[in-house]
Amino acid sequence: AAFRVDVLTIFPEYLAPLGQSLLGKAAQRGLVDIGVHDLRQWTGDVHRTVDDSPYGGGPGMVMRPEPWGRALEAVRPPGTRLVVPTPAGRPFTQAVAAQWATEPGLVFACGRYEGIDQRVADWAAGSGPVSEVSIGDYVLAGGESAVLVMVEAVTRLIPGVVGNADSVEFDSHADGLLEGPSYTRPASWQGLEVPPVLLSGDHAAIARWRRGQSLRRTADRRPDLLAALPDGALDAADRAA
Ligand SMILES: Nc1c(O)cccc1[N+](=O)[O-]
Repeated sequence: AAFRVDVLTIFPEYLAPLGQSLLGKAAQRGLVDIGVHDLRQWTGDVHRTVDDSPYGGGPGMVMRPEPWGRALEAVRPPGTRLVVPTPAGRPFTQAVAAQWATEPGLVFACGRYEGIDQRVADWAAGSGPVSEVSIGDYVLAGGESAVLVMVEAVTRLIPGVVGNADSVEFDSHADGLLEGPSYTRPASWQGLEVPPVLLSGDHAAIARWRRGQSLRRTADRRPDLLAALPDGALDAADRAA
């Protein structure tokens, strides 16, 4: 059955890209079903109010729970994971994406303002898993951009969505390290040459060189990933790199 994605937002037009390109084709091929819903459909007043001042005071506005409760009852299939993008969430990682890709689908709740009344996530946990996740430590205006990121990361792991399965396997982060530099024709450009080993045809040497580049780049740009590698992930050749 198709992987089902539903997104609840007050800016449905922001999520139009979900219908295009890679996802668009997958959706056409029946691999992924995507629904984007305007939260205001479930408001109860003439002004279609979705927010109010925070109890306890403080800056900004908080999204009221009632529209979310009605929207989730209408849209969320029982047992489906509810994903709430929030700067206060657990990190969204490739491992999380891989886990979610094995499930029947996802419902995303895009918060704006200072976030959604906490009772929505607490109440929603009664009818399926709820994941409050962050895609990074920076301030966004709402969860919509994060949903675009997460939907892309998850759906490309669904069999058939990405053409060349290899490209999924050898992406950065697949082996816990960053991918090293890539090159293609011409062999010489602006006086810059492609590393000769890559033109040597010596596949063992090429693999060794690439591994070394990957380790060096990871140590330089993401030492946290190196520290997180399981014991034994680096062999003697790696340490010499
Ligand atoms: N960082 C952030 C935000 O500022 C607002 C909504 C969602 C996120 N996030 O998922 O990382």
